[in-house]
Amino acid sequence: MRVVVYNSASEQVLVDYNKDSVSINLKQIIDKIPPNNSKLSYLVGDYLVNYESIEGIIYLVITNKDEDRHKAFALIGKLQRVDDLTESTVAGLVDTPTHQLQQNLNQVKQVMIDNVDNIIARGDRIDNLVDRTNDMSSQAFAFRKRSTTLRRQMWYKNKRIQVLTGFVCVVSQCVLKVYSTHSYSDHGIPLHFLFLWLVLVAVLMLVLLLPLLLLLLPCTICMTYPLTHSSIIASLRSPAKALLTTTTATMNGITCAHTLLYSAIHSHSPSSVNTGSTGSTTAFYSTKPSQSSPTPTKLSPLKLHASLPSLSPTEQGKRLAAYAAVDANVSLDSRVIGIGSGSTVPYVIERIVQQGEESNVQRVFIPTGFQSKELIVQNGLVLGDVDQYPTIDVTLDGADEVDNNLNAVKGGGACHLREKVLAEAAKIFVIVADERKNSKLLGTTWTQGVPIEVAPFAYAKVLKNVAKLGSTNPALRMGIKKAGPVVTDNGNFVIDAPFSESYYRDPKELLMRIKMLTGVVEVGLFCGMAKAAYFGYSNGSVLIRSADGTICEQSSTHE
Ligand SMILES: O=C(CO)[C@H](O)[C@H](O)COP(=O)(O)O
Repeated sequence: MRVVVYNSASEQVLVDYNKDSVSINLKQIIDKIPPNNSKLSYLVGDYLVNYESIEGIIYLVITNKDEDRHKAFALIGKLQRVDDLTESTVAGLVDTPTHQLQQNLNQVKQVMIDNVDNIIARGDRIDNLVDRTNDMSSQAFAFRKRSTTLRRQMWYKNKRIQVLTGFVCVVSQCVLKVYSTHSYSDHGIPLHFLFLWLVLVAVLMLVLLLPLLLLLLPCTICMTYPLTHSSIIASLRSPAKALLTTTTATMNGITCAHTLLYSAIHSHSPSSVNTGSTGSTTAFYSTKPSQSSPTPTKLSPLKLHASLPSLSPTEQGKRLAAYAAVDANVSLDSRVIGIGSGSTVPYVIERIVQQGEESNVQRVFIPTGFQSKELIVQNGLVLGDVDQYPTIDVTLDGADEVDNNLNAVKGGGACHLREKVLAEAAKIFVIVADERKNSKLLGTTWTQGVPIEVAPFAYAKVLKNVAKLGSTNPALRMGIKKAGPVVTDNGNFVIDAPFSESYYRDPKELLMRIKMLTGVVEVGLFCGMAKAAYFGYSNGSVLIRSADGTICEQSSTHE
């Protein structure tokens, strides 16, 4: 608030209190005030100018535009009653204890209003939370109820089958015992009663086993068409197992029948699998599911040039895997070939080059990074890129670890973004690796974690979020012989996120959860992508695990 007292006769400012608080052109205001007695309030910008002109003396009280004008005129009234007007007397009038008290009260009032607003807003949020919690708890309750009902139904179903089967067994055994230990005439039980009973048993068994028999149908189809073994097993396992569990507790004969059926489901049904685009079709036998020890089918030996330099056992394994994979999957028809990254891939190129210039002159090779690009160029092969060739005939790549279901961890060389693009673009994607990479479960031998390519500015956030997902000690991958982090061929950073065993039991779920994190560019989990994985062993053999569940073994000979 600025207070001015002006003598228009002598054109003198008598008092200008609190001058700096209001910046306004005083002269312009005074010039506009008429010479006669007057009283008015008007707005000048953000200020409210209140004045009263009495007998040539002008009293001006300039306040913020929101201030009450009555207060200003009350002050002007007080000013008129003071004989000796100076800045200090004006100050005394303006800052009276009541005035200060009023100001303090206004402040307290404002703080209280703000607090009440905050409490109301917080109350809203708490209400929302309470609503959401209520929703969740009612959903959980409904879910629990549904699962209890389902469990009960399953239990009754199982019990019914068990009781029925048990009853049939007991009566059958009694009947058989009676007929085997006593002669027909002793008991006088007519023979057709035994016959009727046996028919009844047969019907009951048929009813019990019908679902199982129906499930056998896909197996028959499997013998005609090369369906994936694992998918059939998956569809059969649970119902077959349920029926088996209930009936095993009964009599030997029935158990035997079930065992026969069980082995029929899982048994070696001959199927035909194309081992590569060479067109050569090898007769395979589907092996049992991975938990039982499979007996691999033997393939004809891999032929190596006698002049090849001898290598360390691991390098020998890499070479064998690469050679076997190329022989089976890279044919004359393979015109666009994806080349992966890592230390196994040079052997892939080596074998491709051995196929001869006539074959390679017609081909284009797509690299997954700097290393593979160099390899392609150095070997005089034609270089292409995936944007020119979005469909690739076959991509061959290494891996850091591969599980029984051909899920792989990749990205040890930080190339997994391009590697995944090329794997996905390929009609056939095969993995080549030495024996160390062959694992039952991911995370067993490759313990440094899932490689995650991230946008550099988001790395700290992703680190926090993968830890929240359950990763133990995720870390930014640092360069060796370079200060700072590893930078990928795409200009990104890499995080290595280790997870405990349970996460690797469902790598696809893990992949999806990591991929959903903002800032993640690509995840080094390749799930359900490979058609086959070739593992080279130091003993000179190659183990070939195919996506359809077949396992083959190939030895090697030097020509
Ligand atoms: O994923 C990779 C690079 O990102 C490699 O294929 C993987 O690291 C395997 O390398 P190597 O053949 O040297 O064991």
